[in-house]
Amino acid sequence: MLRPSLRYRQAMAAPHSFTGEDCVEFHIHGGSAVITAVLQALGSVPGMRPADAGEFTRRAFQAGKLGLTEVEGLGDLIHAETEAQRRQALRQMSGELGRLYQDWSHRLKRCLAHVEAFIDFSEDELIEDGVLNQVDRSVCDLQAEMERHLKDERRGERLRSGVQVVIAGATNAGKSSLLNTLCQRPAAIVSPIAGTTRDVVETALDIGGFPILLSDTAGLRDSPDLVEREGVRRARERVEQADLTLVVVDCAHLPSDAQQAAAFLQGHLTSVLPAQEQPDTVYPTDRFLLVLNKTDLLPEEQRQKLDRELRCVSGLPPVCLISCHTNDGLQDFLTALHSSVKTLCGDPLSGAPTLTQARHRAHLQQCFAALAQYQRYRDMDMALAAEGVRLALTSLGRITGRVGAEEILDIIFKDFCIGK
Ligand SMILES: Nc1nc2c(ncn2[C@@H]2O[C@H](COP(=O)(O)OP(=O)(O)OP(=O)(O)O)[C@@H](O)[C@H]2O)c(=O)[nH]1
Ligand SMILES: [Mg+2]
Repeated sequence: MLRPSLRYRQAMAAPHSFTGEDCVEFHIHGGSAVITAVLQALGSVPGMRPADAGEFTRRAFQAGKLGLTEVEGLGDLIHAETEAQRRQALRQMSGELGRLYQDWSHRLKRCLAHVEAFIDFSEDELIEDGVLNQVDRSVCDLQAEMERHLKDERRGERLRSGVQVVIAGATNAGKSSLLNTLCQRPAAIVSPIAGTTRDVVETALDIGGFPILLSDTAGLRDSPDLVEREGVRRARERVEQADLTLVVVDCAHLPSDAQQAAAFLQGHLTSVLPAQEQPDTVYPTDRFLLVLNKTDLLPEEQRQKLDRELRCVSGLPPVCLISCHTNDGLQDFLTALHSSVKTLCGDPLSGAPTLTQARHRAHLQQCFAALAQYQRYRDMDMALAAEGVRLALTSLGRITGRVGAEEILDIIFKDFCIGK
Protein backbone atom coordinates (compact mmCIF):
# COMPACT_ATOMS: atom_id res chain seq x y z
CA MET A 1 0.00 0.00 0.00
CA LEU A 2 1.24 3.50 -0.85
CA ARG A 3 1.58 5.68 2.25
CA PRO A 4 2.77 9.09 1.14
CA SER A 5 4.82 11.01 3.70
CA LEU A 6 3.95 14.63 4.53
CA ARG A 7 6.95 15.88 2.54
CA TYR A 8 5.88 13.79 -0.43
CA ARG A 9 2.36 15.20 -0.32
CA GLN A 10 3.54 18.81 -0.12
CA ALA A 11 5.95 18.48 -3.03
CA MET A 12 3.77 16.46 -5.35
CA ALA A 13 0.21 17.57 -4.68
CA ALA A 14 -1.43 20.46 -6.55
CA PRO A 15 -0.77 23.35 -6.42
CA HIS A 16 2.73 22.87 -4.91
CA SER A 17 4.24 20.68 -7.61
CA PHE A 18 6.42 22.01 -10.44
CA THR A 19 3.52 21.96 -12.90
CA GLY A 20 0.88 22.99 -10.36
CA GLU A 21 -0.94 19.68 -10.89
CA ASP A 22 -1.05 16.48 -8.83
CA CYS A 23 2.10 14.56 -9.67
CA VAL A 24 3.57 11.18 -8.85
CA GLU A 25 7.23 10.25 -9.15
CA PHE A 26 8.48 6.65 -9.36
CA HIS A 27 11.89 5.75 -7.97
CA ILE A 28 12.76 2.40 -9.50
CA HIS A 29 15.82 0.23 -10.02
CA GLY A 30 17.79 1.50 -13.00
CA GLY A 31 18.14 -1.66 -15.13
CA SER A 32 16.71 -1.18 -18.61
CA ALA A 33 14.46 -4.29 -18.30
CA VAL A 34 12.89 -2.88 -15.10
CA ILE A 35 12.37 0.56 -16.69
CA THR A 36 10.81 -1.00 -19.81
CA ALA A 37 8.47 -3.16 -17.71
CA VAL A 38 7.34 -0.17 -15.61
CA LEU A 39 6.79 1.95 -18.74
CA GLN A 40 4.80 -0.86 -20.32
CA ALA A 41 2.66 -1.23 -17.19
CA LEU A 42 2.04 2.53 -17.08
CA GLY A 43 1.28 2.57 -20.82
CA SER A 44 -1.50 0.03 -20.32
CA VAL A 45 -3.35 2.43 -17.97
CA PRO A 46 -6.14 4.10 -20.01
CA GLY A 47 -5.38 7.76 -20.79
CA MET A 48 -1.71 7.44 -19.85
CA ARG A 49 0.87 8.54 -22.46
CA PRO A 50 4.55 9.61 -22.48
CA ALA A 51 5.16 13.35 -21.97
CA ASP A 52 6.15 15.45 -24.99
CA ALA A 53 9.48 17.27 -24.99
CA GLY A 54 9.21 20.23 -22.59
CA GLU A 55 5.64 19.31 -21.58
CA PHE A 56 6.25 19.60 -17.82
CA THR A 57 7.72 23.08 -18.23
CA ARG A 58 4.93 24.08 -20.59
CA ARG A 59 2.33 23.00 -18.05
CA ALA A 60 4.20 24.95 -15.34
CA PHE A 61 4.11 28.00 -17.62
CA GLN A 62 0.41 27.54 -18.39
CA ALA A 63 -0.35 27.22 -14.66
CA GLY A 64 1.42 30.56 -14.11
CA LYS A 65 4.24 28.93 -12.12
CA LEU A 66 6.92 30.22 -14.48
CA GLY A 67 7.08 33.23 -16.78
CA LEU A 68 8.40 32.81 -20.30
CA THR A 69 11.76 34.42 -19.52
CA GLU A 70 12.17 31.97 -16.61
CA VAL A 71 11.28 29.11 -18.94
CA GLU A 72 13.94 30.33 -21.38
CA GLY A 73 16.40 30.58 -18.47
CA LEU A 74 15.65 26.96 -17.56
CA GLY A 75 16.19 25.93 -21.20
CA ASP A 76 19.52 27.78 -21.22
CA LEU A 77 20.52 26.13 -17.95
CA ILE A 78 19.90 22.69 -19.44
CA HIS A 79 22.05 23.58 -22.45
CA ALA A 80 24.72 25.59 -20.53
CA GLU A 81 28.19 24.33 -21.34
CA THR A 82 30.33 26.76 -19.39
CA GLU A 83 30.26 28.22 -15.90
CA ALA A 84 29.43 31.77 -17.03
CA GLN A 85 26.55 30.47 -19.18
CA ARG A 86 25.26 28.49 -16.20
CA ARG A 87 25.34 31.57 -13.97
CA GLN A 88 23.58 33.74 -16.52
CA ALA A 89 20.89 31.09 -17.07
CA LEU A 90 20.38 30.63 -13.32
CA ARG A 91 19.98 34.36 -12.87
CA GLN A 92 17.37 34.51 -15.62
CA MET A 93 15.62 31.44 -14.26
CA SER A 94 15.40 33.03 -10.83
CA GLY A 95 13.09 35.57 -12.45
CA GLU A 96 15.21 38.73 -12.28
CA LEU A 97 14.80 39.58 -15.96
CA GLY A 98 11.12 38.68 -15.86
CA ARG A 99 10.61 40.99 -12.85
CA LEU A 100 12.26 43.88 -14.70
CA TYR A 101 9.87 43.44 -17.65
CA GLN A 102 6.93 42.99 -15.28
CA ASP A 103 7.81 46.26 -13.58
CA TRP A 104 7.89 48.05 -16.95
CA SER A 105 4.61 46.40 -17.83
CA HIS A 106 2.92 47.63 -14.62
CA ARG A 107 4.14 51.15 -15.24
CA LEU A 108 2.84 51.05 -18.80
CA LYS A 109 -0.54 49.81 -17.59
CA ARG A 110 -0.78 52.82 -15.28
CA CYS A 111 0.11 55.12 -18.18
CA LEU A 112 -2.55 53.50 -20.34
CA ALA A 113 -5.17 53.80 -17.60
CA HIS A 114 -4.37 57.50 -17.23
CA VAL A 115 -4.43 58.16 -20.96
CA GLU A 116 -7.76 56.36 -21.33
CA ALA A 117 -9.21 58.25 -18.36
CA PHE A 118 -8.06 61.49 -19.98
CA ILE A 119 -9.77 60.53 -23.26
CA ASP A 120 -13.01 59.58 -21.51
CA PHE A 121 -13.34 62.29 -18.88
CA SER A 122 -11.22 65.34 -19.68
CA GLU A 123 -14.05 67.17 -21.47
CA ASP A 124 -16.23 66.92 -18.38
CA GLU A 125 -13.28 68.23 -16.34
CA LEU A 126 -13.57 65.20 -14.07
CA ILE A 127 -9.90 64.49 -14.37
CA GLU A 128 -7.25 66.06 -12.20
CA ASP A 129 -4.70 68.44 -13.77
CA GLY A 130 -1.33 67.19 -14.84
CA VAL A 131 -2.32 63.57 -15.49
CA LEU A 132 -0.81 63.64 -18.95
CA ASN A 133 2.36 65.26 -17.62
CA GLN A 134 2.76 62.29 -15.28
CA VAL A 135 2.32 59.93 -18.23
CA ASP A 136 4.89 61.94 -20.23
CA ARG A 137 7.42 61.61 -17.42
CA SER A 138 6.80 57.88 -17.02
CA VAL A 139 7.12 57.28 -20.76
CA CYS A 140 10.40 59.26 -20.85
CA ASP A 141 11.78 57.34 -17.86
CA LEU A 142 10.79 54.02 -19.37
CA GLN A 143 12.38 54.92 -22.70
CA ALA A 144 15.63 55.90 -20.97
CA GLU A 145 15.69 52.62 -19.01
CA MET A 146 14.94 50.56 -22.12
CA GLU A 147 17.60 52.39 -24.10
CA ARG A 148 20.20 51.58 -21.43
CA HIS A 149 19.02 47.97 -21.38
CA LEU A 150 19.25 47.70 -25.19
CA LYS A 151 22.70 49.34 -25.34
CA ASP A 152 24.41 46.33 -23.80
CA GLU A 153 26.72 45.56 -26.74
CA ARG A 154 24.92 42.18 -26.99
CA ARG A 155 26.89 40.87 -23.98
CA GLY A 156 24.19 38.52 -22.70
CA GLU A 157 23.38 37.16 -26.16
CA ARG A 158 27.09 36.60 -26.80
CA LEU A 159 27.52 34.72 -23.55
CA ARG A 160 24.48 32.61 -24.32
CA SER A 161 25.55 31.62 -27.84
CA GLY A 162 29.37 31.83 -27.58
CA VAL A 163 31.87 34.54 -28.52
CA GLN A 164 32.89 34.33 -32.17
CA VAL A 165 36.71 34.34 -32.18
CA VAL A 166 38.46 34.19 -35.56
CA ILE A 167 42.14 33.42 -36.22
CA ALA A 168 43.33 35.39 -39.25
CA GLY A 169 46.60 36.45 -40.85
CA ALA A 170 49.04 35.69 -43.64
CA THR A 171 49.74 32.16 -44.84
CA ASN A 172 52.16 30.08 -42.77
CA ALA A 173 51.98 32.41 -39.75
CA GLY A 174 50.92 29.46 -37.57
CA LYS A 175 47.15 30.03 -37.41
CA SER A 176 46.24 26.36 -37.56
CA SER A 177 49.02 25.59 -35.07
CA LEU A 178 47.42 28.11 -32.69
CA LEU A 179 43.99 26.51 -33.11
CA ASN A 180 45.46 23.07 -32.39
CA THR A 181 47.38 24.39 -29.37
CA LEU A 182 44.23 25.95 -27.93
CA CYS A 183 41.99 22.95 -28.44
CA GLN A 184 44.78 20.47 -27.62
CA ARG A 185 44.12 18.21 -30.57
CA PRO A 186 45.10 18.21 -34.26
CA ALA A 187 41.78 19.73 -35.42
CA ALA A 188 43.37 21.52 -38.41
CA ILE A 189 46.08 20.36 -40.82
CA VAL A 190 49.45 22.04 -40.22
CA SER A 191 52.17 22.04 -42.87
CA PRO A 192 55.06 24.20 -44.08
CA ILE A 193 53.22 24.65 -47.39
CA ALA A 194 51.71 28.15 -47.60
CA GLY A 195 47.98 27.97 -48.25
CA THR A 196 47.36 24.69 -46.40
CA THR A 197 44.06 25.79 -44.82
CA ARG A 198 41.33 26.51 -47.36
CA ASP A 199 38.04 26.17 -45.55
CA VAL A 200 37.05 27.46 -42.12
CA VAL A 201 37.81 25.00 -39.29
CA GLU A 202 35.67 25.56 -36.20
CA THR A 203 35.89 24.34 -32.65
CA ALA A 204 34.08 25.24 -29.42
CA LEU A 205 36.17 26.05 -26.34
CA ASP A 206 35.72 27.04 -22.72
CA ILE A 207 38.05 29.90 -21.81
CA GLY A 208 37.93 30.42 -18.05
CA GLY A 209 34.19 29.68 -17.94
CA PHE A 210 33.28 31.68 -21.05
CA PRO A 211 32.20 29.91 -24.26
CA ILE A 212 33.99 30.70 -27.49
CA LEU A 213 33.57 29.45 -31.03
CA LEU A 214 37.07 29.49 -32.47
CA SER A 215 37.54 29.54 -36.26
CA ASP A 216 40.79 28.95 -38.12
CA THR A 217 40.76 30.51 -41.58
CA ALA A 218 42.71 30.46 -44.84
CA GLY A 219 45.88 32.60 -44.94
CA LEU A 220 45.17 35.99 -46.50
CA ARG A 221 46.96 36.40 -49.83
CA ASP A 222 46.19 36.96 -53.49
CA SER A 223 46.06 33.64 -55.25
CA PRO A 224 45.35 32.52 -58.81
CA ASP A 225 43.84 29.33 -57.36
CA LEU A 226 40.03 29.42 -57.45
CA VAL A 227 39.58 27.28 -54.32
CA GLU A 228 42.08 29.29 -52.29
CA ARG A 229 40.44 32.56 -53.40
CA GLU A 230 37.12 31.26 -52.06
CA GLY A 231 38.88 30.33 -48.79
CA VAL A 232 40.26 33.88 -48.50
CA ARG A 233 36.79 35.33 -49.18
CA ARG A 234 35.35 33.17 -46.40
CA ALA A 235 38.17 34.21 -44.07
CA ARG A 236 37.43 37.90 -44.65
CA GLU A 237 33.71 37.30 -44.15
CA ARG A 238 34.47 35.63 -40.79
CA VAL A 239 36.64 38.55 -39.68
CA GLU A 240 33.76 40.92 -40.48
CA GLN A 241 31.35 38.88 -38.34
CA ALA A 242 33.83 38.18 -35.52
CA ASP A 243 33.48 39.49 -31.98
CA LEU A 244 37.23 39.10 -31.57
CA THR A 245 39.98 38.54 -34.16
CA LEU A 246 43.34 36.99 -33.30
CA VAL A 247 45.71 38.40 -35.93
CA VAL A 248 48.62 35.95 -36.16
CA VAL A 249 52.00 37.16 -37.44
CA ASP A 250 55.19 35.17 -37.96
CA CYS A 251 57.56 37.18 -35.78
CA ALA A 252 60.58 36.07 -37.79
CA HIS A 253 59.27 38.49 -40.44
CA LEU A 254 59.28 41.46 -38.05
CA PRO A 255 61.91 44.20 -38.37
CA SER A 256 64.08 44.29 -35.23
CA ASP A 257 63.56 48.02 -34.69
CA ALA A 258 60.45 48.58 -32.52
CA GLN A 259 59.13 51.55 -34.53
CA GLN A 260 59.54 49.69 -37.80
CA ALA A 261 57.97 46.59 -36.26
CA ALA A 262 54.99 48.67 -35.10
CA ALA A 263 54.57 50.14 -38.61
CA PHE A 264 54.81 46.62 -40.07
CA LEU A 265 52.10 45.41 -37.68
CA GLN A 266 49.85 48.40 -38.47
CA GLY A 267 50.15 47.50 -42.17
CA HIS A 268 49.41 43.89 -41.36
CA LEU A 269 46.31 44.78 -39.38
CA THR A 270 45.07 46.99 -42.20
CA SER A 271 45.32 44.06 -44.59
CA VAL A 272 43.19 41.93 -42.24
CA LEU A 273 40.60 44.53 -41.26
CA PRO A 274 37.25 44.70 -43.01
CA ALA A 275 37.12 47.49 -45.60
CA GLN A 276 34.77 49.74 -43.59
CA GLU A 277 37.23 49.84 -40.69
CA GLN A 278 40.24 50.85 -42.78
CA PRO A 279 40.29 54.62 -42.14
CA ASP A 280 40.08 54.10 -38.40
CA THR A 281 43.61 53.45 -37.18
CA VAL A 282 42.57 53.20 -33.51
CA TYR A 283 41.75 49.50 -33.26
CA PRO A 284 39.09 48.68 -30.70
CA THR A 285 41.21 46.81 -28.17
CA ASP A 286 38.39 44.47 -27.29
CA ARG A 287 38.02 43.33 -30.90
CA PHE A 288 41.61 42.47 -31.83
CA LEU A 289 44.58 40.69 -30.33
CA LEU A 290 47.93 40.62 -32.11
CA VAL A 291 49.60 37.22 -31.74
CA LEU A 292 53.27 37.21 -32.68
CA ASN A 293 54.04 33.53 -33.19
CA LYS A 294 57.26 31.52 -33.60
CA THR A 295 59.23 33.35 -30.89
CA ASP A 296 61.41 30.22 -30.66
CA LEU A 297 63.01 31.38 -33.91
CA LEU A 298 64.15 34.67 -32.32
CA PRO A 299 67.22 35.12 -30.13
CA GLU A 300 65.99 35.51 -26.52
CA GLU A 301 67.36 39.04 -26.30
CA GLN A 302 65.42 40.14 -29.37
CA ARG A 303 62.23 38.49 -28.09
CA GLN A 304 62.46 40.36 -24.80
CA LYS A 305 63.21 43.67 -26.56
CA LEU A 306 60.20 43.25 -28.88
CA ASP A 307 57.97 42.32 -25.98
CA ARG A 308 59.08 45.35 -23.96
CA GLU A 309 58.94 47.89 -26.74
CA LEU A 310 55.74 46.82 -28.51
CA ARG A 311 53.77 47.04 -25.28
CA CYS A 312 54.54 50.77 -25.21
CA VAL A 313 53.36 51.50 -28.77
CA SER A 314 50.04 53.31 -28.67
CA GLY A 315 47.38 52.60 -31.28
CA LEU A 316 48.10 48.86 -31.44
CA PRO A 317 45.76 46.24 -29.98
CA PRO A 318 47.22 44.10 -27.16
CA VAL A 319 50.29 42.19 -28.35
CA CYS A 320 51.13 38.63 -27.23
CA LEU A 321 54.37 36.85 -28.11
CA ILE A 322 54.04 33.08 -28.25
CA SER A 323 55.52 29.95 -29.69
CA CYS A 324 53.16 27.19 -30.70
CA HIS A 325 56.13 24.84 -30.78
CA THR A 326 57.43 25.43 -27.24
CA ASN A 327 54.21 26.90 -25.71
CA ASP A 328 56.30 29.83 -24.55
CA GLY A 329 54.06 32.85 -23.76
CA LEU A 330 50.93 30.71 -23.96
CA GLN A 331 49.84 31.47 -20.40
CA ASP A 332 50.03 35.25 -20.92
CA PHE A 333 48.17 34.88 -24.20
CA LEU A 334 45.40 32.87 -22.50
CA THR A 335 45.12 35.56 -19.82
CA ALA A 336 44.77 38.25 -22.51
CA LEU A 337 42.22 36.15 -24.40
CA HIS A 338 40.22 35.52 -21.24
CA SER A 339 40.22 39.21 -20.39
CA SER A 340 38.97 40.18 -23.89
CA VAL A 341 36.25 37.51 -23.83
CA LYS A 342 35.17 38.56 -20.35
CA THR A 343 34.85 42.18 -21.49
CA LEU A 344 32.78 41.04 -24.48
CA CYS A 345 30.40 38.99 -22.30
CA GLY A 346 30.33 41.07 -19.12
CA ASP A 347 29.89 39.62 -15.65
CA PRO A 348 26.69 37.54 -15.69
CA LEU A 349 26.16 38.11 -11.97
CA SER A 350 26.71 41.82 -11.50
CA GLY A 351 24.71 44.86 -12.57
CA ALA A 352 21.25 44.91 -14.08
CA PRO A 353 20.06 41.66 -15.72
CA THR A 354 21.04 41.55 -19.37
CA LEU A 355 19.21 40.72 -22.56
CA THR A 356 20.02 37.17 -23.54
CA GLN A 357 17.97 36.54 -26.67
CA ALA A 358 17.46 38.21 -30.03
CA ARG A 359 13.71 37.57 -29.51
CA HIS A 360 13.68 39.84 -26.44
CA ARG A 361 15.66 42.51 -28.26
CA ALA A 362 13.23 42.57 -31.21
CA HIS A 363 10.17 42.96 -28.92
CA LEU A 364 11.86 45.61 -26.81
CA GLN A 365 12.75 47.60 -29.90
CA GLN A 366 9.08 47.43 -30.95
CA CYS A 367 8.09 48.55 -27.46
CA PHE A 368 10.51 51.47 -27.63
CA ALA A 369 9.18 52.49 -31.07
CA ALA A 370 5.59 52.28 -29.82
CA LEU A 371 6.42 54.70 -26.98
CA ALA A 372 7.79 57.10 -29.57
CA GLN A 373 4.36 56.86 -31.23
CA TYR A 374 2.78 58.03 -27.97
CA GLN A 375 5.11 61.05 -27.92
CA ARG A 376 4.49 61.83 -31.62
CA TYR A 377 0.69 61.90 -31.31
CA ARG A 378 0.33 63.11 -27.75
CA ASP A 379 -0.56 66.69 -28.78
CA MET A 380 -2.39 65.76 -32.00
CA ASP A 381 -4.52 62.70 -31.53
CA MET A 382 -4.93 61.10 -28.11
CA ALA A 383 -6.50 57.93 -29.55
CA LEU A 384 -3.38 57.27 -31.63
CA ALA A 385 -1.15 58.17 -28.68
CA ALA A 386 -3.04 55.67 -26.49
CA GLU A 387 -2.62 53.06 -29.21
CA GLY A 388 1.16 53.60 -28.92
CA VAL A 389 1.09 52.73 -25.19
CA ARG A 390 -1.15 49.74 -25.90
CA LEU A 391 1.29 48.45 -28.56
CA ALA A 392 4.20 48.94 -26.16
CA LEU A 393 2.40 46.80 -23.57
CA THR A 394 1.68 44.10 -26.14
CA SER A 395 5.35 43.97 -27.16
CA LEU A 396 6.46 43.55 -23.54
CA GLY A 397 3.75 40.92 -23.00
CA ARG A 398 5.23 38.92 -25.88
CA ILE A 399 8.55 38.69 -24.01
CA THR A 400 7.03 37.51 -20.75
CA GLY A 401 4.50 35.24 -22.45
CA ARG A 402 1.43 37.19 -21.30
CA VAL A 403 0.65 37.83 -24.95
CA GLY A 404 1.75 35.08 -27.23
CA ALA A 405 1.29 33.15 -30.37
CA GLU A 406 1.20 29.38 -29.95
CA GLU A 407 3.89 28.90 -32.58
CA ILE A 408 6.39 30.98 -30.53
CA LEU A 409 5.68 28.78 -27.52
CA ASP A 410 6.12 25.69 -29.70
CA ILE A 411 9.56 26.92 -30.79
CA ILE A 412 10.65 27.68 -27.24
CA PHE A 413 9.43 24.41 -25.73
CA LYS A 414 10.67 22.18 -28.53
CA ASP A 415 14.27 22.84 -27.35
CA PHE A 416 13.51 21.11 -24.06
CA CYS A 417 14.17 17.46 -23.60
CA ILE A 418 11.61 14.83 -22.67
CA GLY A 419 11.01 14.78 -18.94
CA LYS A 420 11.60 18.51 -18.47
N1 LIG B 1 59.36 27.34 -35.36
C1 LIG B 1 58.06 27.40 -35.29
N2 LIG B 1 57.32 26.95 -36.31
C2 LIG B 1 55.97 27.03 -36.20
C3 LIG B 1 55.35 27.56 -35.06
N3 LIG B 1 54.01 27.51 -35.27
C4 LIG B 1 53.83 26.95 -36.46
N4 LIG B 1 55.01 26.66 -37.04
C5 LIG B 1 55.23 26.03 -38.33
O1 LIG B 1 54.85 26.93 -39.34
C6 LIG B 1 54.32 26.20 -40.46
C7 LIG B 1 52.93 26.73 -40.82
O2 LIG B 1 52.07 26.46 -39.73
P1 LIG B 1 50.50 26.45 -39.89
O3 LIG B 1 49.93 26.35 -38.54
O4 LIG B 1 50.08 25.44 -40.91
O5 LIG B 1 50.31 27.90 -40.49
P2 LIG B 1 48.96 28.58 -41.05
O6 LIG B 1 49.03 30.01 -40.69
O7 LIG B 1 47.79 27.83 -40.62
O8 LIG B 1 49.17 28.43 -42.60
P3 LIG B 1 48.08 28.44 -43.78
O9 LIG B 1 47.00 27.46 -43.42
O10 LIG B 1 48.85 28.01 -44.98
O11 LIG B 1 47.57 29.83 -43.90
C8 LIG B 1 54.31 24.74 -40.05
O12 LIG B 1 55.46 24.12 -40.57
C9 LIG B 1 54.40 24.79 -38.54
O13 LIG B 1 55.02 23.65 -37.97
C10 LIG B 1 56.16 28.01 -33.99
O14 LIG B 1 55.72 28.50 -32.95
N5 LIG B 1 57.50 27.91 -34.17
MG1 LIG C 1 46.31 26.85 -41.63
